[in-house]
Amino acid sequence: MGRKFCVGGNWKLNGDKASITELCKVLTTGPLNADTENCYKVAKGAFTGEISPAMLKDLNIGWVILGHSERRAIFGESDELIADKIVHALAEGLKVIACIGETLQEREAGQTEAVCFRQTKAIADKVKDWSNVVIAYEPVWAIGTGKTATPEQAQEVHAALRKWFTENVSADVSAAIRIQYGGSVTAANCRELAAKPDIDGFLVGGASLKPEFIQIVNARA
Ligand SMILES: O=C(CO)COP(=O)(O)O
Repeated sequence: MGRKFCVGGNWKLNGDKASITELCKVLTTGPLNADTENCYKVAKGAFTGEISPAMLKDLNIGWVILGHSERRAIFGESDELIADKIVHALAEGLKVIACIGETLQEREAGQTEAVCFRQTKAIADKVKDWSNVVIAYEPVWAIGTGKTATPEQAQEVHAALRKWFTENVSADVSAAIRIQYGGSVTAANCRELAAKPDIDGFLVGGASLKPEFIQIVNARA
């Protein structure tokens, strides 16, 4: 398949010095699969997107999560603002995890693909070089709820997104772009999800604050 498995931990607004120090100890002990690209958002007390790329670079942080549904829903970030932030972060040399995903209401109304395509198109209208972009498909109904998408549900959307990239961007980008799944990923369900051909990694919230994050990083090992 040729796409390097990629797992991110999104600590959101959680953790304190003691718990993060302990977690870092566990994570650095590993073992972590060397074939997995692995990033986490480390700034305690920071909401995704509230820090400038220049500040991140100053701290040697190479990745930023943009377009998270919490930013969209709680802070009212529009598709256009998110696309602008992505363009700026890429121009500053950061790698971007760009989040998309439908709400429960949208899924039940049969709008899953339309919503995901609209959110992706807003990004594609402004981004020309996709080599430093990872897409995270995070159905809002699965985030922090314990209701993980089934491997089939996730694969279906990931495959549709890849087809969208083929038709709207290029076959090369479609084949190369990593699409992570996010939403109640745990050590218990990660292997089944990781076995799907279009699931190229995970974006993990709650479980990234626990030692089981190691098993998630190693889901394809
Ligand atoms: O929002 C998420 C990652 O960005 C997912 O959160 P949970 O893994 O806690 O459901």
